[in-house]
Parts: sequence; C-alpha cells; structure tokens
Amino acid sequence: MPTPTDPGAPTPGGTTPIIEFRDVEKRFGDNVVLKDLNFHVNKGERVTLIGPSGSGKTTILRLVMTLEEATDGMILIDGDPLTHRIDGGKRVRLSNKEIKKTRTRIGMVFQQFNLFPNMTVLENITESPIHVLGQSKAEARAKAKDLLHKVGLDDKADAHPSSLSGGQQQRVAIARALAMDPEILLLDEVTSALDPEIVDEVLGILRNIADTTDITMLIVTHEMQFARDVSDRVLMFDGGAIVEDADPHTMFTAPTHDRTKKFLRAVLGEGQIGTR
Ligand SMILES: Nc1ncnc2c1ncn2[C@@H]1O[C@H](COP(=O)(O)OP(=O)(O)OP(=O)(O)O)[C@@H](O)[C@H]1O
Repeated sequence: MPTPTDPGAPTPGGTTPIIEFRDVEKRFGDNVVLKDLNFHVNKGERVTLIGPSGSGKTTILRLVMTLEEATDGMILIDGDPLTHRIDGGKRVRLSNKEIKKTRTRIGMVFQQFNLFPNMTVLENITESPIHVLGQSKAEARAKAKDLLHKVGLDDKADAHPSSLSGGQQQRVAIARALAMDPEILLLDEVTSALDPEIVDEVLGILRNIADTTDITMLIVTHEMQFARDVSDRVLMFDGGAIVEDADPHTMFTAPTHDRTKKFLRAVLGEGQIGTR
C-alpha cells in the first residue's frame, strides 16, 4: 500500500492510482464536511459518487478541480501532490504555478454549464487550449470542430450560448472540457438542470465518451441507471465518509450497508433495488 512517504506507489492490484485522497479534511468554518477521507481512483476507472444531499460529493469534485483546497491531508494526481505536500513533516502549499500545471490535466463539467456568454460556441471551446495550453488558433479550431461533430453540434460553431437549448449548452460544455485533452473528467450532476426529455441525449454522449476513450471519470449523478451502466465502481457517501465501495451490480442489487439500502430505496423507490 502507498504510504505518506511513497506517493503514487502501485496498489496491490498493480494499477497506479491517478487520484488519491490521503486523510483529507475539508471544513467550511466549523462545518467539517470531509474528515480523514481516504480513497483512490485508478487510471481509466469510472467511479460514481452517490449519497444524500450534503454528504460532500460535490466538494470532492471541487477539491480535485482545485476550486476548493483541503484544510488537511493531501490529494495526489498520478502520484504528484495537487495543492499541498508534506515537507519535513509539515504540510506545505504548492506554488500557484505548480497547482495550475496539474490542473490542466483535469476537466470538469458542471450542472450549470458555465459557458462564457459573450463568446461563440467555437470561442468557448478554443479559449483554454489557446490561452492555457498554447495551441495555435488553427489547431484549436480544428480540434473544436471535431469535438462539435462528436457532440452533434456541427452547425452551432458561430452561435452564442444564449441561443442554444440547455441540452445543447451542456454538450458544448462537454466539448470544451474535452478540448483540453484531460486525463481526468469530473462530471458534477451534469443533467440535473436539464428538462427530462433531453437528459438522455446528454447521457448518450457521455456514454459514448466512456466507451471510446480511456479518460478517468469521477461522476456525481442522481441518474442511477447511468451510474450503473458506466461505472466500474460506486462509492456511497454519508456525512462525508464512504459507507460502501462496490461494483455497480453489487451496489444496486445487493448493497450491504443499511444506510445504502435506505438511500437507494428512497431514490429508486420501494422494492426497486435489484430490479434496475
Ligand atoms: N462554499 C461553501 N461554503 C460553505 N459551506 C459549503 C460550501 N460548499 C459546500 N458547503 C457545505 O458542505 C456540505 C457538503 O456539500 P456538497 O455540495 O459537497 O454536498 P453534496 O453531497 O454534493 O450535496 P448535493 O447532492 O445536494 O449536491 C454541505 O453542508 C454544504 O452546505
């Protein structure tokens, strides 16, 4: 097993973790949201976080994206500290430059799309590849067009986000995240703000990405069927702690923990565990 002095060591299965939480604490004032949280995600794995509202799922994604920083402990990306390292027994924050370098390996899609309203769809997608990765305009535009094709929006390159439906805006947000060639894709309730009839179109695109790439995915979703279809592993959270860690078949058909059973009954409906 990895030890605090041995970052990124292979797990017993021989696979290197690409995301590793070590004794992570996150508090907002007096509110301790995560306490001594330890878990890892292996390269190429798709891991879904489920659990009741307020259990800390979004906070975990925001920590990986460096939108928040842990108040104690360490997060490692591919063996490298993300925001803090231990130096001579002391917890030291990395420089902004070091943090930014690791962050470019990670992409995130949010519930509320977060597109730049004054830019066209194409500009939204090319902005970071040009300004963060230093790609040429031509290279970034070619890649963006390719991605727009992939998400079924070839004809929307010159449109502004406000003229698009919610589902179309979310597809642009997915293309924008992919334009950075992320090794890790974080999906935070990406269909929660969408009308029910367009949820499937967005989930279909994500299923396709899961099927055709080896991007590591960390997913927060209330779409249990989607979680069951794409995940290698499902982590059930409650009160900022993992109460169950299982493959999706086990989690959704034969959960062992009472808290998981109660949660899934509430989400899926009485008698639904094992039938979906
Ligand atoms: N920026 C913040 N400032 C203060 N408290 C916060 C902040 N972000 C999250 N929290 C608190 O952290 C806790 C966990 O929130 P989080 O959004 O991670 O939960 P969640 O499991 O994703 O919930 P949901 O399923 O409702 O999205 C909550 O008590 C929340 O109020």
